Amino acid sequence: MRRSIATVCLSGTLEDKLDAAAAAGFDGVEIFENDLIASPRSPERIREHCADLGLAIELYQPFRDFEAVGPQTLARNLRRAERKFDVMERLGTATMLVCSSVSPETVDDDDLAAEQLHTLAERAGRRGLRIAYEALAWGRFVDTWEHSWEIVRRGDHPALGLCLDSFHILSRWDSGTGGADPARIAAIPGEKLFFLQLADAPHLNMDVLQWSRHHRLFPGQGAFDLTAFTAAVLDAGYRGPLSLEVFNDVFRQSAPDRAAVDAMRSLVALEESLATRPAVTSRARAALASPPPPAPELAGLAFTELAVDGESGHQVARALAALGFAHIGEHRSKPVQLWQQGQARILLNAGAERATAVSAVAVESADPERSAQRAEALLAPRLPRTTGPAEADLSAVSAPDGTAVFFCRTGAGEQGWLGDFILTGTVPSTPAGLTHIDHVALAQPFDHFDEATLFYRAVLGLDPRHDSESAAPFGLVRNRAVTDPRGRVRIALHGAVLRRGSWAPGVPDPQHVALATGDIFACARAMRARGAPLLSIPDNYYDDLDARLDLDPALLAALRECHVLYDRDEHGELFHCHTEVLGDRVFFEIVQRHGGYAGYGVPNAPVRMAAHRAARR
Ligand SMILES: O=C(O)c1ccc(O)c(O)c1
Ligand SMILES: [Mg+2]
Repeated sequence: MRRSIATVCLSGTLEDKLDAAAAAGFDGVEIFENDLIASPRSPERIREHCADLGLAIELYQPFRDFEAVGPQTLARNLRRAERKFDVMERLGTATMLVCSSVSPETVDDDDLAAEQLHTLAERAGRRGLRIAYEALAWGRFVDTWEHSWEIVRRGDHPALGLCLDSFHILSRWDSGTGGADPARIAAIPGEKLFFLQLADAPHLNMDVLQWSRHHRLFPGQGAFDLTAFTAAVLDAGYRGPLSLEVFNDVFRQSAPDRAAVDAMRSLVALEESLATRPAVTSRARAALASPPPPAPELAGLAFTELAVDGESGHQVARALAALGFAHIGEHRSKPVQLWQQGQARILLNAGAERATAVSAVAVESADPERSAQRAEALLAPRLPRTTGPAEADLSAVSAPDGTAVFFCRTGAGEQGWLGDFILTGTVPSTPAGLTHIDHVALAQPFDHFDEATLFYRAVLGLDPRHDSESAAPFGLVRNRAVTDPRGRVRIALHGAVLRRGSWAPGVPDPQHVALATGDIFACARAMRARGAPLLSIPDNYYDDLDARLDLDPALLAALRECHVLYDRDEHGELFHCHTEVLGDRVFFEIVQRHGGYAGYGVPNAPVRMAAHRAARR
């Protein structure tokens, strides 16, 4: 199916938006009226420019407050519409979106609305144009798709049809106020579905107009079931473009080329979920592009790479030694050290361009080449081999936060990327008890958080979960983890909710590597004896634990002695402690999970952040 994007999704002038949409591979655009009005180019020039870029102009929008009005207003509205039809002819676009009226002049009379829309469609039809009527969720009288369909049905004109917008429909389904279900959408005659607008959104308990105008997201970034919705529209027989219409304050400020790629990735992923959904009819499926290769199963994290400079390199190396890691290898041609304990492997790269904390994560894939092909099909930029820590046949792509994501073969061991290292030591037989990497925590710029979620979800096939916000010492922090179904690859994303205030300590958000153990107290004692820079946690924290959770006094004493933090939920318990921040922005966490605890100890994060701040002062 054709893929389209509304210009309102993107930042910049109309010209910036068109260029970005074309570069990301869209087939068409919805031109938002305000973008056209502000453009110095004539409609004819815009039409030419779109043709040069290979973009169809799928829709002109919005035309507001037309229907169910008195005769004088109707005359004025028809005149206004004819002038807009002129613009549409000059643009070479055939469909105009008319959204349900919010005007106080509108009356509650479906027959009048239908009759007036019939008149409008008659005028449009004479000029080869057509009208797509859309129910805004906050329309004055028409605020459901069923109501708009009833009016279109009564209006009964071949040039009059429906525009379905997933936001207006799903914002009502999901809040339980709409009586609609996908089967009823699938029953609309396909030829009456003139246009389909797609937007996702997070669940928010707020006024629907504000929700729509500020918080829409691209499909797969929010909480709506767009697959079920779109499947129903396809089952009805709709074969027009899949068009994104996302009003979002952050996207409107983001670089348009990057936002357009994010948008395209969301459509490719949505089409994939449709193509692989048994309920979608084979006729509808045939209209979809062939999906990317499926995400191979992931077996774990093969390694995490930290970029270090001279000074932080020594500091991190000393800390790793004190945590019980052994420096077991040197890269054959690059200034990269391999450290290992149990199955936890950390590379220290002193030659990386970016002196950030976590510069790369490597996932063990059942089929690394397929993982890489999938990543490319989902518009992930492929990294040249030379930028990576390993030279073996490793493919890597760049995540939106700049982290390199490597794909390694499960269990390839020495024949794989390890072959790039000259082994100079052996993994010690009595390490501090760390077994593997539990998770990697990556700081996200606040304006790329949703893009990053979609990236990890679509490219790696990870599921987003554990959404939360914490009131942290330096401002609100947003948390979301992405994990594979078996919990072997866990990436914890976190980031400030707003751009950081200028007062906040002048360090970037730290990132960290969390290491798993089966006995955190033995671990913490052994590490402290070896001089590990473990973080001190204030007594107040343990007094509060005691008050809240009534823990066994011996356990509480051990937590306090070892500076271990504690959390529990209905599934199990988490014990965790941390090193101080090493260099600019990296630290290690030691975690022990009990029972089915699958979270990240987020309630303790503000205490940990304050402790890090205290340790730096
Ligand atoms: O917020 C609005 O006004 C608006 C305009 C046009 C649309 O298609 C829409 O879904 C919302
Ligand atoms: Mg809309």
